[in-house]
Amino acid sequence: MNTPPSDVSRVTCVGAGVIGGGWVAHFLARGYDVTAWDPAPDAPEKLRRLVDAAWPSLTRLGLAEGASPDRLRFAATLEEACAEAQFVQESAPEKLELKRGLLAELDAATPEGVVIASSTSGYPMTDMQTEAAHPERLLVGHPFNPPYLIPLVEVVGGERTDRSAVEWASRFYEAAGKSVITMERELPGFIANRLQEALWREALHMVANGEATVQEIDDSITEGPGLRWAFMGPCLTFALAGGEGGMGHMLDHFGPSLKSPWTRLEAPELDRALRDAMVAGCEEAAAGRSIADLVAERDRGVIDVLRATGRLPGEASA
Ligand SMILES: NC(=O)C1=CN([C@@H]2O[C@H](COP(=O)(O)OP(=O)(O)OC[C@H]3O[C@@H](n4cnc5c(N)ncnc54)[C@H](O)[C@@H]3O)[C@@H](O)[C@H]2O)C=CC1
Ligand SMILES: C[N+](C)(C)CC(=O)CC(=O)[O-]
Repeated sequence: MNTPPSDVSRVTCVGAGVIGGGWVAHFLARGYDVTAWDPAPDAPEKLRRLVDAAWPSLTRLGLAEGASPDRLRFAATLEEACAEAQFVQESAPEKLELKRGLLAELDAATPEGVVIASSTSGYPMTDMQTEAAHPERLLVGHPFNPPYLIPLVEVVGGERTDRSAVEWASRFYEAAGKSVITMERELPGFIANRLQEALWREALHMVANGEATVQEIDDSITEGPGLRWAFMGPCLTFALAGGEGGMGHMLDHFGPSLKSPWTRLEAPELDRALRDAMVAGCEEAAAGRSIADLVAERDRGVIDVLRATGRLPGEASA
């Protein structure tokens, strides 16, 4: 790749809607010069409004030196937007054929050696890079809404993507203040969306069958597991369900109920290999912290989240 990841100063964002606009706000707040392009006639005004609305939050979070909304330029054409880009983030509609054609256009308009990342929510890059002349620099950089507040970006290449481009993109996103998961294998929906979609499909089933209301579904998360998930993922959280016995005891105790018809998703066979992999994975994630350490960390975190969201009895939100 041409420019070392930490030396990038100019970013191009193509597609400036909900997510593309969020990317623009993020890169501006991190002190980059941002060139945007979007075919919608009202895109420049909508983008300015989005950036202006986000700026107070970004200021509260802390702006990079020299960060300014004034460093946003809206290009007249896609070609103009890409001509001097050091990195391109595509955020056009989630339509496979549109992305195929657009990524080929971006490839043709962007200097060789410059990485082009798609914000796609789930399409494998292998399926999108089919028409590009230089597919080796095309990859997925999947963000979470809004990209200027939610740090995660999932990075994964397609079959024709160079590993060096994936490594470059991961280092660039880290330099740009993102929290990066670099996936070793393509997986439709990547990691977090596969988990979100499992929950989302179950929610739709319950509403469709009159088993729960939208409010009950949302309350079940915000008043329950969601409090923990802000700082402890589902695996370590469930390891604590095993008490001092950790994930091993949790699986031994609750494993048989895994096959209970509590979900419309097919459960995997909880064989010895899977059990051992979960136990080992949780021990690695615990990174030397005991169950007692993790319980104390969880409890501190739940109290902080309750306080931050004004739900600690007797305390207003911060
Ligand atoms: N909305 C979300 O929560 C998230 C969306 N994404 C992904 O980001 C991408 C964009 O989604 P949204 O921002 O939600 O959609 P959106 O509909 O808000 O924005 C899409 C933008 O693309 C523009 N556009 C249409 N045709 C175009 C073309 N040929 N070239 C360039 N721009 C074009 C539209 O004018 C619009 O401004 C999708 O791939 C989506 O899966 C990823 C993570 C979260
Ligand atoms: C609803 N969605 C699939 C577009 C969501 C994402 O892709 C990530 C997010 O922001 O949750």
